[in-house]
Amino acid sequence: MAKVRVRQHVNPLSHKYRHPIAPPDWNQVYQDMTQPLHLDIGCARGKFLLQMAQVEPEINFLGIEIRQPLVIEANQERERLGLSNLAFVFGNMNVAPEILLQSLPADKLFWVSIQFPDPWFKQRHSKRRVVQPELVIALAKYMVAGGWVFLQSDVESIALEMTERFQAHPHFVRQHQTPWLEENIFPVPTEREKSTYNKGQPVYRSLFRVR
Ligand SMILES: C[S@@+](CC[C@H](N)C(=O)[O-])C[C@H]1O[C@@H](n2cnc3c(N)ncnc32)[C@H](O)[C@@H]1O
Repeated sequence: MAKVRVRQHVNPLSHKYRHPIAPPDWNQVYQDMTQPLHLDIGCARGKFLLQMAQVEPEINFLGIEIRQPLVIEANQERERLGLSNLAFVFGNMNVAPEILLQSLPADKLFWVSIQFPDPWFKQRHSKRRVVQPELVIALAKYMVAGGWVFLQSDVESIALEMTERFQAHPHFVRQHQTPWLEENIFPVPTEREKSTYNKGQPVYRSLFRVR
């Protein structure tokens, strides 16, 4: 399939993206709504989830991505592969995330991954970063006790900020004493993770359990 050319970044604070995510009818999306759910925030072309959905067919997967052409492409690939445990939805996870989260099959949200989010290095752009305190609060409300949050980045300051924001919430318990988790907990690396390793650069990871 021809690769869609898209902008590398979009500004999540721009007017165009200031709408809550429109949840689809989940009954039309997932074949088995009773399966536990893994939400991947900022899934880009969805390569990670397209593989995970095949490796773990007893889990439902949901990718959220703000760049719409990538979502269209990922959903075409999902259809081509006939995966009924996977969905990609366009939208900005920082606008009223509870609208999407409360629409999900109840008590099923076991995993949330946020992997290599856009760093938006400048301090004046820090509000564009995806892990905002409001998102952490919304996830705490809708995630299942015993669930997992997995974070990774190639930028240590961003990994630290994400980690501190989850750690500040009493629902999330960090699972390691070392500053960073050595290994990815999932059997599939993301595109960004692979390119970071190929460049010989470190990856900073954190893992939280939901209380
Ligand atoms: C650097 S890419 C990493 C993609 C993938 N997770 C990986 O590890 O290869 C970060 C992705 O997050 C998306 N993103 C950034 N802010 C977002 C937001 N507020 N809501 C949804 N997606 C967002 C970007 O468009 C981009 O595709």
